Amino acid sequence: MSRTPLSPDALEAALRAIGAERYHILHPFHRLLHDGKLDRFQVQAWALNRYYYQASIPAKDATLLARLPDPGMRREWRRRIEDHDGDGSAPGGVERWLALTDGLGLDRDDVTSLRLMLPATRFAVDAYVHFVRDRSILEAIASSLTEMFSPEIISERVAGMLRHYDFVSPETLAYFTPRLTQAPRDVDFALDHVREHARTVAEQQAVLGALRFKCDLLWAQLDALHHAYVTPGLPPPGAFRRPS
Ligand SMILES: O=C(O)c1cc(C(=O)O)c2c(n1)C(=O)C(=O)c1cc(C(=O)O)[nH]c1-2
Repeated sequence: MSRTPLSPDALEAALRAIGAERYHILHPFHRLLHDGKLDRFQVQAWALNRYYYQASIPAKDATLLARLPDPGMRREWRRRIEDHDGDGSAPGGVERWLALTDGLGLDRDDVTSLRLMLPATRFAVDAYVHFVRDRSILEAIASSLTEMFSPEIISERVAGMLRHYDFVSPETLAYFTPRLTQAPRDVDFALDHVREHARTVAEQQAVLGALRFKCDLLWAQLDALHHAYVTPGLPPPGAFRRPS
């Protein structure tokens, strides 16, 4: 381990290199999803499982909000919760995700009850919420930085799915449109914070570790989907199954 801290620019470059190596845009399941290689049932399995990630994001943000020391930071982080939960006048991200699962023909209760979700989805998503609860504020903020890479995957996903799947419409995928502006805005704050506050070698190693951890938990969710619904195609007991 180097004993000299990185400059803010070098730290940012090291964070971006982690994304280039291990962000879930590279996962084989996403390649199949975006290239039109999955059938409707497999796309449903993806959307049903990812609902838990979407539904847990405001809980993880609320956990962090409670720990933030000053009003400016809390105001910034509070906006993320509104993005996902809505403000009562316009639907938030969780509601828009349910519009996506509706559009794919999933039953709402099957989705929101979580009873058909893969166990590995629960373990991975809960690990994120617990990480943000238990680690330093700096690590918690750094773990959100996968959003540096999400506009690229979202653009690729929306274009690919609209091109390849006749059961998907622009309305079904409307969840993703606001994310293209929300994610960069969230990243501006989180990246500035990390660049400014990760000063020592130990702090910099911690934020790099936090981003690797986050990439890993996104990857693990797709590993589980691939194992259950692509090859070998073995959904665990009780999980969402292809209608016979
Ligand atoms: O579509 C995607 O691949 C993707 C990835 C990520 C991410 O990188 O964590 C998020 C989202 N979408 C997303 O929609 C979202 O609201 C979100 C919040 C967060 C976070 O860590 O706080 N990541 C993501």
